[in-house]
Amino acid sequence: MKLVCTFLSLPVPSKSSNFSEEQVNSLLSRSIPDYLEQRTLLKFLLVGCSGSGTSTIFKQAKILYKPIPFTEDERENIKLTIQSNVYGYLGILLEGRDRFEEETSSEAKKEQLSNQTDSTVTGDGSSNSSKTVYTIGPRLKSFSDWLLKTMVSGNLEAIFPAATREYAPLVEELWRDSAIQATYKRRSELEMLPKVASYFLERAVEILVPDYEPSDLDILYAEGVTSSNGLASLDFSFPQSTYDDHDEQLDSLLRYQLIRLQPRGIAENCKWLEMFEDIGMIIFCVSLSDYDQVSFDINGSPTNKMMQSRKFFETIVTHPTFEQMDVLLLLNKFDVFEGKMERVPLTKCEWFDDFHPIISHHRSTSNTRSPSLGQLGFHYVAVKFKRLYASLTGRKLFVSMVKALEPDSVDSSLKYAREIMKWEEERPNFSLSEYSIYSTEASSYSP
Ligand SMILES: Nc1nc2c(ncn2[C@@H]2O[C@H](COP(=O)(O)OP(=O)(O)OP(=O)(O)O)[C@@H](O)[C@H]2O)c(=O)[nH]1
Ligand SMILES: [Mg+2]
Repeated sequence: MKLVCTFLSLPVPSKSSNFSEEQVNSLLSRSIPDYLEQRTLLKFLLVGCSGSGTSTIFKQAKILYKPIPFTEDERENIKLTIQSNVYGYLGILLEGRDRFEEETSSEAKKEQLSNQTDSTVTGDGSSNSSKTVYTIGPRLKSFSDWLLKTMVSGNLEAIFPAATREYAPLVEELWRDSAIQATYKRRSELEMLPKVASYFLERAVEILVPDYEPSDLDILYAEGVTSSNGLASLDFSFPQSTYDDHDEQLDSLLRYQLIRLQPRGIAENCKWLEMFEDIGMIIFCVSLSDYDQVSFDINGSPTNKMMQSRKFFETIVTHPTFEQMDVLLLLNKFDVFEGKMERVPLTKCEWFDDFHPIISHHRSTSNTRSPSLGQLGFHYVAVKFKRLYASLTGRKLFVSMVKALEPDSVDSSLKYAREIMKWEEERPNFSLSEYSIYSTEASSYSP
């Protein structure tokens, strides 16, 4: 093994990728392409606007390709992050409860008042009128006040791990309380509560105990797990499967690096980007479902998030450091996009105002082969980006559809990236006629 590694100038792989002696010999006896000999580490730079899914893809790659995705230490830190997140979600819920209680009781008062002026009151003038479905008992109320105070002071992380030891029983009581359940039912009205909160809140009791151990799925869904300083990197090789052919066996010897860069890290004049001149390929991530979302840009003016992504894409692909580099565009969150397309027209985003799909009315029943609205939308967006890229660089953009929460989807996108990089390295060896076969437009899509 060591011999092969020296030969290929590769780092010695970990025990997990052991080859038998015959395998090594057979690999050595075959001819090894030049491009394999020359390179050591192939680097992908993964970037995208905030919320596009880069950290999910990064975590997914770790789970897919690392025999031990997270060390004990990492898991311990992640556990505290998740617990602190869940306390945060509970806090948002409690804040909502306060608001709903106030609203409901003031409405009730109004109603009572109008009933009284009607002079048809038959009631007993009950003093219970201030109590609503959102009212909690004094014990939970003081816990709630404490939690909200801690959140406001920004000290949520500092209370761990003591909080889980002390408050686990209260959390359970709180979560089972009917007022909290009534609030949870109205969670779509709580703007501060992220979508993923439900996944964790429904298991709050199980998570907020001292001996909770996060599963890989918990880690995948958790916010704030990937390094907060803007840069994270992962060394990996694509695991070998029994079905692999010769090329893929060689591939499992190659080391790749996935570098995830947060946009926050490059805000100032993109000066960081010069550090990445030895990158093999840029993987740019866009959330497809952003087409109807608005967020505030640096100047504080509301901007469509897809337009923000487009602007950031332009900045990256025209940056001098990346001039000759291949770019793979990941159109992520296809699952959310597909659902949303049925409700919200794609034309909501000004860039997509000429999207007028011709759809058969029998689409869902008679002809299952015709593409869904979501698929049509995906292709339309892909072409928009391809044209934009071609107009900026004169080059061809590679596009792949992704659902970052699904391991297989991330696996095939990264393997697609590998294929593109491999092809680009081998291209000089092909004759022109062969080249033309590979450069057809259709080949640049990955399902
Ligand atoms: N349904 C669905 N949710 C996704 C998908 N990809 C990411 N998400 C969720 O979208 C949210 C944002 O994803 P992240 O991976 O944190 O995005 P990011 O690019 O790291 O953004 P920052 O953390 O803000 O830098 C998370 O809650 C993810 O779980 C997807 O394909 N489908
Ligand atoms: Mg993130």
